[in-house]
Amino acid sequence: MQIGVVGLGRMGQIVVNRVLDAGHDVVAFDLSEEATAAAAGAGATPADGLEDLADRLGEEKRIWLMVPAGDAVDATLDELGPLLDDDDVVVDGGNSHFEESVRRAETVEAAYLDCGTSGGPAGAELGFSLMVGGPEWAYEAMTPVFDAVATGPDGHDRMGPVGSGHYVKMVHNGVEYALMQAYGEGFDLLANGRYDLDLESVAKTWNNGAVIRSWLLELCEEAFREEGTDLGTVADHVSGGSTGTWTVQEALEREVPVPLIYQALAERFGSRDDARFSRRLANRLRYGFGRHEIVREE
Ligand SMILES: NC(=O)C1=CN([C@@H]2O[C@H](COP(=O)(O)OP(=O)(O)OC[C@H]3O[C@@H](n4cnc5c(N)ncnc54)[C@H](O)[C@@H]3O)[C@@H](O)[C@H]2O)C=CC1
Ligand SMILES: O=C(CO)[C@H](O)[C@H](O)COP(=O)(O)O
Repeated sequence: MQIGVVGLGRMGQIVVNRVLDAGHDVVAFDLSEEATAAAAGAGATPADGLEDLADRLGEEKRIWLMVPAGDAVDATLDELGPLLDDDDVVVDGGNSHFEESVRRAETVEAAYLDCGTSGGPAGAELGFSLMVGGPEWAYEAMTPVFDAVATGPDGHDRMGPVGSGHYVKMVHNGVEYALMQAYGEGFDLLANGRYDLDLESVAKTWNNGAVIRSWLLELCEEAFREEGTDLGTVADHVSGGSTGTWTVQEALEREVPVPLIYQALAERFGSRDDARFSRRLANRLRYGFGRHEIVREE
């Protein structure tokens, strides 16, 4: 089978390598010539643009987009869409908003599969978990590629109609936020608790048979090993947040309580402010109602 891959960064390059390793052919394109050259070095056929990529794919084109979510997906589809017809299949493997995927599916003639991708760069060896939405025939047509990119046949499934793949990935990310927050709080208490603990050792012990063992906990173990029990110079700042925001927005709209996910998102936002206004005001108000001492900045 032959596929085109557009977007050859951290994740796209893994898609290319795993598809090539499974014995398929890849035509690859990235705006970065360096990234396209790296894919060519791995055995893909480089394309010098989207038109060239489409030409090289012939009939029944199968194209995997792994560009950043948002404008880059629309820009790619604006150029690629008119070159495709209803025998063709486009997979968006990025973290697009599910409603954007529904809109895009309506604007391209090709079958559109929205594919939530989980596993991060570690998926290079293990393969990814793929949550796919869209027409059944297109999912079946792409199955050999999904088998290669995922951990295997059990590492991907069709969630439902278009939109459902990115919807499931959005909720997955919300869960990811809450799990990170739970581990963070537990280790915070251990780091500031009654015993002088080696947190790498705690994480290692938990990872070996404990109820709360997980890949995120293995990453905690790695973090304490590489940064030290006090996390060294790692700053009190958490970036990102779009997928968690979408999860909370959806939960509000559906009136489903997700307090843990919301709390984790709020902690992220709060981490970006050096001096939180609400806490400074609380400091001042305690003086107002109780004449408690105001703590002032030096
Ligand atoms: N990094 C991660 O752990 C995960 C990332 N994702 C999603 O996968 C997608 C890609 O992520 P990464 O590979 O991490 O990003 P990246 O920033 O490493 O790579 C993106 C690549 O797309 C290229 N690109 C940008 N606009 C383009 C365009 N119009 N045409 C062709 N190439 C273009 C860039 O030059 C770059 O090489 C994003 O939607 C991200 O949210 C999903 C799961 C995990
Ligand atoms: O999807 C992912 C993991 O599952 C990606 O790592 C994504 O970039 C996380 O982004 P954010 O932390 O901003 O939600």
